[in-house]
Amino acid sequence: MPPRTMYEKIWDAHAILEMDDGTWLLHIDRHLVNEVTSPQAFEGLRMQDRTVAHPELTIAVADHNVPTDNRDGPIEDPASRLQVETLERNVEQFKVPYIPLRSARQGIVHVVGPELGLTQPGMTIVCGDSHTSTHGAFGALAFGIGTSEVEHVLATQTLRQRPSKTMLVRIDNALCAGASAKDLALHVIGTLGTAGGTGYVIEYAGAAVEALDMAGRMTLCNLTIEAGARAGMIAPDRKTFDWLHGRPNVAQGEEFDAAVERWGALRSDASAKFDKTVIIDARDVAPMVTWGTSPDAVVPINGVVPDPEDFPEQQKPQLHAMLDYMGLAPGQAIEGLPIDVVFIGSCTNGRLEDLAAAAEIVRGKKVASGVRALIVPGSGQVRLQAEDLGLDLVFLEAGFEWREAGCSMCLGMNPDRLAPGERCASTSNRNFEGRQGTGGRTHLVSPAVAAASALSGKIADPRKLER
Ligand SMILES: CC(C)[C@H](C(=O)O)[C@@H](O)C(=O)O
Ligand code: SF4
Repeated sequence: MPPRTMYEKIWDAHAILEMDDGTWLLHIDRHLVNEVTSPQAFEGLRMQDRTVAHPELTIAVADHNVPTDNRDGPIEDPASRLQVETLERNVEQFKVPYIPLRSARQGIVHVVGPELGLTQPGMTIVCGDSHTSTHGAFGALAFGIGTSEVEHVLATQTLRQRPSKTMLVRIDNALCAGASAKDLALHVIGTLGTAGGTGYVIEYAGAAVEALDMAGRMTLCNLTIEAGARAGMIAPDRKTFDWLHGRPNVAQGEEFDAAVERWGALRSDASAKFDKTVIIDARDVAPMVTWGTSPDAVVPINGVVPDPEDFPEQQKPQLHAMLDYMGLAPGQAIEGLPIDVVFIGSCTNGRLEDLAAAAEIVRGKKVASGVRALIVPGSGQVRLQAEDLGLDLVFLEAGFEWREAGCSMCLGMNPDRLAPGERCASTSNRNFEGRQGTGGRTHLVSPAVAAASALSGKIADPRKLER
């Protein structure tokens, strides 16, 4: 067998047959279902009188449309209520395992899947959601699919796919103090551009990636999609195995040892060929802040808003439009920009480690007056774990809101939204126009920068805060 990349190994283990048009039929090990992209898929099954082929490999949870402040009554917004109730009806009819809204396990599907041990090395994992790339942090091939594909997977547990090209992003050396996985991810996107990964599955490797904890690896893989790539993945290692050990749905005892043996063999062979290799020096990564309406419009926190006039002619109109929307001028400093809202959460940065990083900065301090600051745990489990550590009190005493789990202000599909013109330091992954509410202005940052900004009322560098 010629040397293979991890992607090729997982692909080979799941490829069932090649179709006439050069696509392949892939077996899918895990199908995650949310309320947004599944209604028509279930409807399609119903119309053709089909069933879900493997409910036991499927799990559903509502995350985008759920309110995160009050879960007592029915969901107030009629459109959101309909989405969630439709999912509940569908999972009941099609016998798909479901995590109910009021379960302590409910949360963003990309936080819940790994937590429950449903995400494991070597698996193919799909979900009707682009940030499915998150699960690649475990050495899985995980990617987002469209609604018609959701229907196909529900009906057959297979998916038609074209093989991707492979890209190795090797990140050498160590991140500096104050720079996190989020900053690294934004730096990678800034380097590749939002289309730089198109057609590729990215494997991240190198000393800086190995040094990341699992939460950081998930953050990095989560943002891969913002560089246009199909998926991001990281070879599983001791950290991965230890993280999975003892979780529900993960093999135990001798079976676990056998799984570890198999998982260890997934890493790319030393002489495997990638279609493209990009080398990044982790020492170049500072805390990063986006200034525009695309995740690659990003600069280090001590940088300035670029001048569209310095760019090629064809890019100028778009860059001017970005600055106009964001209410920024060329040459303006990013640090010190006044903000109205801080959002800490999402499938990018809503895990316990993210909340802990923010709490470390917030402890004993107060949110600046006039700033609305939200902490939204990525899952009910994260919320409970944080409460066990007393982090909820750290945030509440500082003046943050402490919420239930969900996508929340990552996107305006629930009551947590920006008002027009409001500026937000957000730990989420997209800064598109209107993403957090019509007319809202999003700056993507790490949990540490978001926390420091909440205290300062301005985009602030956590390294400069008084301790
Ligand atoms: C609503 C959903 C389909 C969408 C996605 O695919 O990513 C959302 O999660 C997002 O982050 O924009
Ligand atoms: S938290 Fe944001 S990025 Fe993640 S699934 Fe929800 S809406 Fe999409």
